[in-house]
Amino acid sequence: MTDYLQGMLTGQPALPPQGENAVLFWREKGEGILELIPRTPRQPGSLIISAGIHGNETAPIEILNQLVTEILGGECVVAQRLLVIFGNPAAIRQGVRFVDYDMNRLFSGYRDKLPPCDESQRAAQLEQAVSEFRGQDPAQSVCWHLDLHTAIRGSLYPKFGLLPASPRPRNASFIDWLGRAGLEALVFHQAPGGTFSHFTCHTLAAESCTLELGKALPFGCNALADFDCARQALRARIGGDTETPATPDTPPRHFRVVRQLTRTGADFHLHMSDTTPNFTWFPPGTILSEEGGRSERVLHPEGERVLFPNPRVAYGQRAGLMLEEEL
Ligand SMILES: O=C(O)CCC(=O)N[C@@H](CCC(=O)O)C(=O)O
Ligand SMILES: [Zn+2]
Repeated sequence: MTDYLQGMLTGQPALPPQGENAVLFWREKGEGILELIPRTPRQPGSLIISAGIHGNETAPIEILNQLVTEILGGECVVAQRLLVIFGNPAAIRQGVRFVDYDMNRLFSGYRDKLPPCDESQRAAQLEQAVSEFRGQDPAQSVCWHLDLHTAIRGSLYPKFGLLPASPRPRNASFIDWLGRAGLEALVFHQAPGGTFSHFTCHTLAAESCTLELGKALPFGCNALADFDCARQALRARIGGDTETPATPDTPPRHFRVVRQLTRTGADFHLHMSDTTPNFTWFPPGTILSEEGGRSERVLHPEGERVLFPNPRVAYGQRAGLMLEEEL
């Protein structure tokens, strides 16, 4: 049984850098970057699945590793070209979100203004790997990128997805699949950002989503059964859309990002507690944050919901997103 993750954690690779079996060819394009190409693709297109862009978000890393084991053991069919990425091996080994800088802020040129660090080099390597992978699809047919994460705090909708701002219309079958994967809410960005999913959406014209599958916990502490629906949906997508979970009775709620709270300095104060769950609603006029004598208040007449509130981010970084519901 191949345990690719264990090989990465121990530095004793579980696989030769390239090889083949009766049904597929595999090639390691860099540490934690594994290309799996079926001998006879059952469907056109390319699929990129990443996890561990944040090294302490362990459940998605374990799920992706299980899928790799099943694929290499012949228990999971690969129907289309597949690229599996364990995003930040150094941070995964240390069990931290990042080593020097949050890598999910460093794609699409957002790293250019910062001093180089391991994460900026890794982001460049991942950009190159996904671009090559996409470029090698002879038909340039549909490409999906599913970037698997878990959130720092609890959420009123524990499983949700964030879709980058896109110049293309929403893709109904992609949105349908996200609901079948168990996501209870979808958040639509309105502005570009330095995330991996934004890069693949814009540069590769992929259907991309950052999937938040629960709460971030250390290795060994995840109740992997909580992730069964997402795991089953991923397995089905890899296998050519057979046995995809059913459409949920309640479709995911749709939210749009209306504004970002940004911490610019030391006296930033967020008017929320460390236990305020994601998607908490605030009525119009509520003071959300204060800094340098200026306050940010809820502006929308129907109120706003907060996502990823975090007063401890680096200066200049996102300290929260404010959402309104699309009704
Ligand atoms: O829980 C948190 O505060 C952060 C969870 C997380 O890592 N979320 C992603 C979202 C990326 C996106 O907006 O698509 C991130 O912050 O990078
Ligand atoms: Zn994350």
